Amino acid sequence: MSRLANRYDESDVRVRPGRRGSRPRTKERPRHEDAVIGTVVTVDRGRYTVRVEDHTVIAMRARELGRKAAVVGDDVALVGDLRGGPDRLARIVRIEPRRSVLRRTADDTDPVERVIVANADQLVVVTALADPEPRPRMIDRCLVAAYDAGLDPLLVLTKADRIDLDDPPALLAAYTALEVPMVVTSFTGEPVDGIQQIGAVEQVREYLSGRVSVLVGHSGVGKSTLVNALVPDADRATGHVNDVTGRGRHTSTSAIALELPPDEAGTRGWIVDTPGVRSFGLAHIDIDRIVTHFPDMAGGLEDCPRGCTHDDDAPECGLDAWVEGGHAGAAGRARLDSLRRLLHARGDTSHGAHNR
Ligand SMILES: Nc1nc2c(ncn2[C@@H]2O[C@H](COP(=O)(O)OP(=O)(O)OP(=O)(O)O)[C@@H](O)[C@H]2O)c(=O)[nH]1
Ligand SMILES: [Zn+2]
Repeated sequence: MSRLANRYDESDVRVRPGRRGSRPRTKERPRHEDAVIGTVVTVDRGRYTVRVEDHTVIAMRARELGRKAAVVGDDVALVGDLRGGPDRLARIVRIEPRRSVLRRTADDTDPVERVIVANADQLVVVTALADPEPRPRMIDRCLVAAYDAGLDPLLVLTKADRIDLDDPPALLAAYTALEVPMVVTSFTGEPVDGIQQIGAVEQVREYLSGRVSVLVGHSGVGKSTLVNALVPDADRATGHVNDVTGRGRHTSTSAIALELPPDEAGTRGWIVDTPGVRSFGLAHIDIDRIVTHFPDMAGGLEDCPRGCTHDDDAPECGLDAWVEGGHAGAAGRARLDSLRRLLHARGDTSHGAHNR
């Protein structure tokens, strides 16, 4: 974070050499004083759709950005034609320091782990309770990515109407031990004005209020259904963005940020949909960063040998004795198991692991 901030500082002070070298530097320094700040809502082949107050501007990168690229969620400084529309291009002259970064994993089509969303606060993992079957390993990988990026995780479990709630899946207990907040949704009744009514959607809305939340989930879990219930004109909004760029819908696999309607207090939030993102890059993740999300285990770490992986097969790991001694409370054993599962998710780079 601070490293990023430093990089921005350097480029901000890089002033074009004046023709008259004696010109005081301070006069030249505040370049682009007139720049306005907007938020990138989607990116399509080098064209950035940027929300500036209540309107949308299309922009491209200014040369002075060098190799830096903005991503969805970035706050950017814009100059040029800010009126919006297909033939009116603004230029992005600066990317503001990022509060958080979420990376997607490298895959067959792209060998590089890339930042997909900047400045998010929350990662919403959408999983169906049935049809398709939940994939606990995918959920675990998402949680690790959230913890590492400093985002709060939220689990939204859809299609509760498709299972017998008297016999809930073991999955629910596993995440209860982790203390991951959870909302269970289901269809309730018939659509109203073409919008499917979803039980507990208000509860989801509360978690989203005033924050930037990234939605992830496999195909068919009900992500679009949820987005449509939360942002009634989502279809129009996504269509609109592409009208502006002059490109058809469904051509872009970029993430897209949608503003939520205001809640009763007038507070808005953003959701970022991430079509085509199947998993997150975990290769760079540090074990210690995951463990810090388990403060109840902290005391046990003191008895771990240097470089302990805290794994099941790390015989010297101090966490077992810590938990057996009751220091992590009644849920200690379950939480240690969960921690180990997450550490395992991080290490599991076997082919297709994120699909299971
Ligand atoms: N019974 C039931 N069906 C649901 C629920 N939520 C979504 N569905 C259905 O599940 C199917 C998939 O939902 P979508 O919202 O299209 O799923 P998605 O995750 O956006 O999938 P992609 O569009 O493939 O990415 C649709 O037929 C929905 O009507 C639910 O809570 N209960
Ligand atoms: Zn250990």
